[in-house]
Amino acid sequence: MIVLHVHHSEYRRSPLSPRRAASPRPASPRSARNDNAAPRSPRAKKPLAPPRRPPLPPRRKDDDPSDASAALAPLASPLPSPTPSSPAAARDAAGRDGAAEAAARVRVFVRVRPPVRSDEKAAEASGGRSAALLCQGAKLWLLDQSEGKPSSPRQFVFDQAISAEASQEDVYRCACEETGVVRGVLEGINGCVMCYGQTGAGKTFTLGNTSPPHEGLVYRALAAILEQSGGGREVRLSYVQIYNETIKDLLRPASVVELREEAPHGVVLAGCDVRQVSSVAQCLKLIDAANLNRATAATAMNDQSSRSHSVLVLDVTTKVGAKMLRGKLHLVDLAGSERVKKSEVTGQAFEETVAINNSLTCLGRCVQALAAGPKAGKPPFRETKLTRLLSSTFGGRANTVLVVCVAPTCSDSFETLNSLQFGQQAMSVKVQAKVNATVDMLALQDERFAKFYEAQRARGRAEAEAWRRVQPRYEAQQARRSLVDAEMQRVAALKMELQLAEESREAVRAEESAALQLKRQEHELNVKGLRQQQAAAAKELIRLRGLARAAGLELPEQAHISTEIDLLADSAGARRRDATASEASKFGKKRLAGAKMSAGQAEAAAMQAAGCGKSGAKDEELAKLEQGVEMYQSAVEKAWQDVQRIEDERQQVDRSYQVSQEEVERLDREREDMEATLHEVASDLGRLALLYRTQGQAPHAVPLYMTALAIYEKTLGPDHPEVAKDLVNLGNAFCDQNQHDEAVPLYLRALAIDQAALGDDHPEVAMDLSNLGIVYRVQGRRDEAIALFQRAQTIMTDALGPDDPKTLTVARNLAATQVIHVDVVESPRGPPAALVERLSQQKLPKTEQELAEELQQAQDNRDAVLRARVDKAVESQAPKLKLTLPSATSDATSGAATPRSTYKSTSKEARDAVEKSLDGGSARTMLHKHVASMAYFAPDT
Ligand SMILES: Nc1ncnc2c1ncn2[C@@H]1O[C@H](COP(=O)(O)OP(=O)(O)OP(=O)(O)O)[C@@H](O)[C@H]1O
Repeated sequence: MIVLHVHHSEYRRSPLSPRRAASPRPASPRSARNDNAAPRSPRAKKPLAPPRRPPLPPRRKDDDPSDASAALAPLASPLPSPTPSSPAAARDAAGRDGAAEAAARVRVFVRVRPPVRSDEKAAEASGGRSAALLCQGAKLWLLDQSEGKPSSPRQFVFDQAISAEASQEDVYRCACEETGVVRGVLEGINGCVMCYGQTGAGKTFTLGNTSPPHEGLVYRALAAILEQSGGGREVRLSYVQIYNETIKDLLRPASVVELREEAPHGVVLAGCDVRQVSSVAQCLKLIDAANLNRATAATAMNDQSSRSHSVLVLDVTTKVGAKMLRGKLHLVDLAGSERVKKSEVTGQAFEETVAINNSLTCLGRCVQALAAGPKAGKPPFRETKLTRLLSSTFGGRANTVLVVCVAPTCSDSFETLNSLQFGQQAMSVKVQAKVNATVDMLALQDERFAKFYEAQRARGRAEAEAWRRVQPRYEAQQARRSLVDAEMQRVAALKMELQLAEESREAVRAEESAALQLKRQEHELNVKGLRQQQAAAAKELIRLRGLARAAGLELPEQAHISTEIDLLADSAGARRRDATASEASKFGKKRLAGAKMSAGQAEAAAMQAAGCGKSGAKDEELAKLEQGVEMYQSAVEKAWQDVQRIEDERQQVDRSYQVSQEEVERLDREREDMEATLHEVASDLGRLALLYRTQGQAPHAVPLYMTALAIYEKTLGPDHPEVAKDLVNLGNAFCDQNQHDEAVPLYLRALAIDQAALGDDHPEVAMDLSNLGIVYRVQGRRDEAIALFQRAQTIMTDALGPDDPKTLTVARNLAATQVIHVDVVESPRGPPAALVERLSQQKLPKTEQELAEELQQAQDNRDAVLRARVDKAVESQAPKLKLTLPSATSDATSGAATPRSTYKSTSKEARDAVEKSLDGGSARTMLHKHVASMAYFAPDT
């Protein structure tokens, strides 16, 4: 029952009172208030007779002597020592039950009420005698002195025996906190806290008192629940009384309240008012108002005795994610049991008392039946409203706590004994506390989505973090890759450029040689014509001189002309043998015609001079003849000049032919140089590809081999043995990936090339046959493979001898193919049988270290070659640039720097010139960069 205890001013509680308003209640009931002290009631100030020291409890055989001595200890003091209400003490006491068992049964606490004013009357009535109640941990001894002589003490063991000195907070801590009954409600487990005891034993005080600082269990439970309410928690309150077997709603008395079975909570109150609450103050207000509707009366034993059983229900719904936890806490203040005679009630009160006793008796029978187990039959829960309502808390799914309140008075020892026995029986009642949870599917979906989203976010963050760490490396690699791609493109462009240059060079060369040929022919014809003309002119001159001499005319001799003419005559005579009339050029004919004309004129003049001689005009004729000779002579000189000019032209043509020939040679050298660099690239690609293959990354090797193949085909032609080697390597890379179908045409082509280039019986051809045989064997073409191996073995034996390792390898392949049947490899990801086979042919597979060393060696060689070229270029440029290079001997003797380093130390002009001559953008540099980058990308060894 929850009432205001107005007879103790300290207990007065009025939430609306000015005192309360002035000093608000502390937020937590577990504040630092020292309420261990007994309440200071006016009567309490009066010194109470100390309880007499009870006699020693009888020592039973199974009693621990130390335990008994512990029980004796407090007896030394006039007042019983405060009962330690620590959980440790409770565990000690309940040791026989064990924690697990305690958790699965009704938890029972006994609270001894301190003496109050009304006890004095009772003490007087009983001649000052009082019952001795001694609490020690879980044990309680009752010494009944009601009959005037001390009876033997009776011992009871509960979860905790709470002495009169214990505070309300102590009671709450051990009955509600340590049992977890309140916490359980928040977790969806039903709970019940019930106060049982005779009238005036302190049930209402223990449960329903609200006066500070002695707030009872209801107040503290409300505070504990509502303090933790908030997001996702709802608390609803209902409050009823059972009076004369009628259930009355105290919040709305007009309601018709019924008891109804409702899963999973069992029997519930249906039809009563339910109020949603959010604060303790709100609850207290409701409870105060409801208590006005309660049935109370003053009896001889209690000024304000509860004449009904009150049940306060807190329905707590807690949302945890998608789960909806619903726990109900029943706070039950039972009406006090009493003897009719003792309470001196009559009339309606008598009926009330009978009804109360009836329901409590029924509750006792139910507890008895439950304690005895299934054999005792079904507990008679349905007989009274009280037992029906409590059926789900006793032996149901709830945590149940029973607080048995006893009065310390001797006159009440009979009731005290009854109450203790009831509590003792209740200790055996089992409970099965279970969580009442429902799942909100939509909320569950949301929750899962949220979890998934969180997980995704975490993953996303981890990925972003990982990306952040690898990004620089990735980007650097990308940059290098693009660099390599660019280099590759440049190589391709360079090849194209080279091809175009070659084509145009060929075209220019053909054109030039055709033009030169034409000029030469023309020139020869001209020369021929001129020589004929000269010869004819010389002959004519001789003839004319003869005529002149015959005519007695002396013509002056011109030495150089005659010499030249003689020479020309000789030459003409020499050439005449070869010359034909058809070869004479128009130019020659024209000149000859001119000369003839001059000769004709001269002849006419001579003839005329001869005729004139006869006639006597000798001088005149002679002058004419001389004039004719001069004319002829000038014609001869002119012809000579033409010969000279044409000779010059011929020499010029020869010189330009020479220049173009040099240009052709230079281009050839450059082409060879470029081809050499390309071969180095191809060779490096091959090494890198091999490195990839030995590391099991054959797919990376394929494009490298292909590039190398393209280089070899372009530079050496498609039928070169080097191309065949690369084809075999490419085929091997395909075999490493079990792509044998790809390898076959490559091996066949390599075989054809080697056969054409080296002959059918060359060991290289045998190796090609063997390779092909291995692939055929893997493809299941066993007979063809055997034939190939046999042929290869024959070639090897003839060429290298039967004991050569290569011959033996081929022989082993043949033998293995003849003996072992190899399944056709279907799966493209199957074991690299061909690779294993191929590697088994080698003496020992090269280690990565060896390959790396080889690669390093190749790079060093290439660097040395490049250095040598640079040095050569420096040396060739040095004279032009007026550089002083140390001689080889001085280098050797003085240990001076190499020409390359000397070049480095020369002036900037010289360096720039040399760099220019090396041409930073030239093909060689690009290829060098390319090779360097390829080497850089080679996997770490
Ligand atoms: N621990 C206590 N300390 C001080 N006073 C107490 C204590 N327990 C009970 N009392 C006082 O004893 C008197 C009777 O207590 P209470 O009304 O709580 O008894 P009850 O068992 O509820 O009786 P009823 O069954 O008749 O209602 C009250 O005046 C109450 O203030």
